Amino acid sequence: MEIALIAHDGKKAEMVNFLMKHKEALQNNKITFIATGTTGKYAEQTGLTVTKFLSGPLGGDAQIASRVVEGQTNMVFFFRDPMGKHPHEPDVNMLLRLCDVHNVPLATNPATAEMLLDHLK
Ligand SMILES: O=C(CO)COP(=O)(O)O
Repeated sequence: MEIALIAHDGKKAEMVNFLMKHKEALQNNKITFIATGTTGKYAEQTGLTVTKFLSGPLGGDAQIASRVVEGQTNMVFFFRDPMGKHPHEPDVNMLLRLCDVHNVPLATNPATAEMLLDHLK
């Protein structure tokens, strides 16, 4: 089970809190993590092992979208900042769209991510 972790800057603290809160459930040898570059660095600070791709604005969302399309990523936790503007908005929308195209579970906030995690337990 590969889970992608992505958080916009305004949501990185929420991502770290989420990962810390659920560390026990997430440190499961059946789960591997990938992330966009900066989110991945934060996630590693919680003790998780994470494969990092490029930062979002440099194409990290697109790299993760490609893994969704290829069936390698099974779940996406993408804590979007609905208040922010992002230069790579087209990439963000592409990733969200492709999760729906390929029926890949996508959590855009911690409450939904918790429900998905409960399902994995
Ligand atoms: O911009 C992002 C998602 O669109 C996140 O990228 P970073 O994790 O590199 O900040």
